[in-house]
Amino acid sequence: MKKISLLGSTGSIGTQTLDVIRAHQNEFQLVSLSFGRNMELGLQQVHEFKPEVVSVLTKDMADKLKVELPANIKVYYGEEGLIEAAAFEKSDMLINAVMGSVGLKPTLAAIEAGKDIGIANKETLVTAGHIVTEEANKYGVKLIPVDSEHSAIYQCLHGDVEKEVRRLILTASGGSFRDKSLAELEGVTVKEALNHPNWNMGAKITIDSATMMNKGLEVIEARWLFDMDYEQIDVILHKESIIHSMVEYIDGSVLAHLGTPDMRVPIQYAMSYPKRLDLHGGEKLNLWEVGTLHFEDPDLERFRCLKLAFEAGKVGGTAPTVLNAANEVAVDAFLNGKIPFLGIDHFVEKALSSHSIIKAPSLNDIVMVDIETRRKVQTYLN
Ligand SMILES: NC(=O)C1=CN([C@@H]2O[C@H](COP(=O)(O)OP(=O)(O)OC[C@H]3O[C@@H](n4cnc5c(N)ncnc54)[C@H](OP(=O)(O)O)[C@@H]3O)[C@@H](O)[C@H]2O)C=CC1
Ligand SMILES: CC(=O)[C@@H](O)[C@H](O)COP(=O)(O)O
Ligand SMILES: [Mn+2]
Repeated sequence: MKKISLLGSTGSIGTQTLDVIRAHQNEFQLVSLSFGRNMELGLQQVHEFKPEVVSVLTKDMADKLKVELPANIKVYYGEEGLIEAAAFEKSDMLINAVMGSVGLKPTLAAIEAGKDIGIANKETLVTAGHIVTEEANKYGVKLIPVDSEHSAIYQCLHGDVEKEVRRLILTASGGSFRDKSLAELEGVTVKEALNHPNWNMGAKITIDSATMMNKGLEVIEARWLFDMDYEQIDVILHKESIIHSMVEYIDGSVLAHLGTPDMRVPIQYAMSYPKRLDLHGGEKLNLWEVGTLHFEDPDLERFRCLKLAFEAGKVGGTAPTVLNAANEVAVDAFLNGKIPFLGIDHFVEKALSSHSIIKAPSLNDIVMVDIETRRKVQTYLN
């Protein structure tokens, strides 16, 4: 029985992780969880799964929970709470499904406590990929991707990766505005942006998908997860989201992972690895019905966030930290009606161009740059 800690239990990945645990009660047991503000759902989850540790966003929420829950359930809050839930001594594996770079310190705490990590929280790898991967190597823990593209690559990689892999090809749906020109993006609404054609996901990643910053973050995520140079990572538009990504080998062979768009597949695989389990209620891929798959080169002037992410990744140091923090603030501002859709890449670019790069940043440098960037973008917004 694998004991699981889960950060972000009330979110899109979090709830699907619980679906997997519910469907495989002989394989997995939830021992700790954290959520943010969604008390109603969070409390329901605690009653159903009976974890020993629970963490919430604020002290007020924690105080309320302590009254409601039996005394044997430990309740924490804030960043310390995330760390307690992530590194809980009884767990074997952390599924990090929290949104944003707030996931960094809990991930490091779990690694130091010897837990394998199923990582959905890509912002952590973008902001501090060199530190997370170095720590995972040092403590001998597995960093298993949950992001669908990276799970696909993980499943297609074998042999002598350093010598035999030519490149990774990440597929991108193009998001909710994939068929619109740059000019047509003027005045698009939040509701339109949240209407992803293939995936039902949390709000932030759905907007990232529409700007294609999501693919940019995924390029940086792939660089760290698979230790590849940026020259070895390509992005291809594939509007059906049936091929989840590909690996090209030096003999020209291309291995791809295909399936219907269902995040329970990569979540479950990260948890059961190296075994595969039945996916209860999973839809079978019927290529005869799909008929045709489409592929296209992304236009980097149209998808400016993807270009900014490639550039920040190649510059390295604290550039990806700035890219990520500025994007988190700008997306939140768009979601709250404070800036237009096209303001997102504008503010990210502005933050990047005014930043003095720190070349090999420590954890402390990253935390400081993350805070400074958020503050700076807030002042632009004001
Ligand atoms: N959704 C998807 O299909 C995919 C998601 N990912 C990645 O997985 C991560 C999660 O995405 P998704 O599930 O869509 O996001 P959601 O917004 O649906 O869920 C986020 C979760 O994190 C919690 N949370 C948010 N902020 C904080 C905070 N400051 N402290 C503690 N908890 C917090 C939320 O709590 P609450 O709601 O209670 O406030 C919620 O449980 C992201 O990094 C995303 O990029 C990657 C691939 C696919
Ligand atoms: C499901 C998943 O992994 C998302 O990151 C998804 O890839 C978003 O789709 P696009 O970014 O390709 O639109
Ligand atoms: Mn993805």
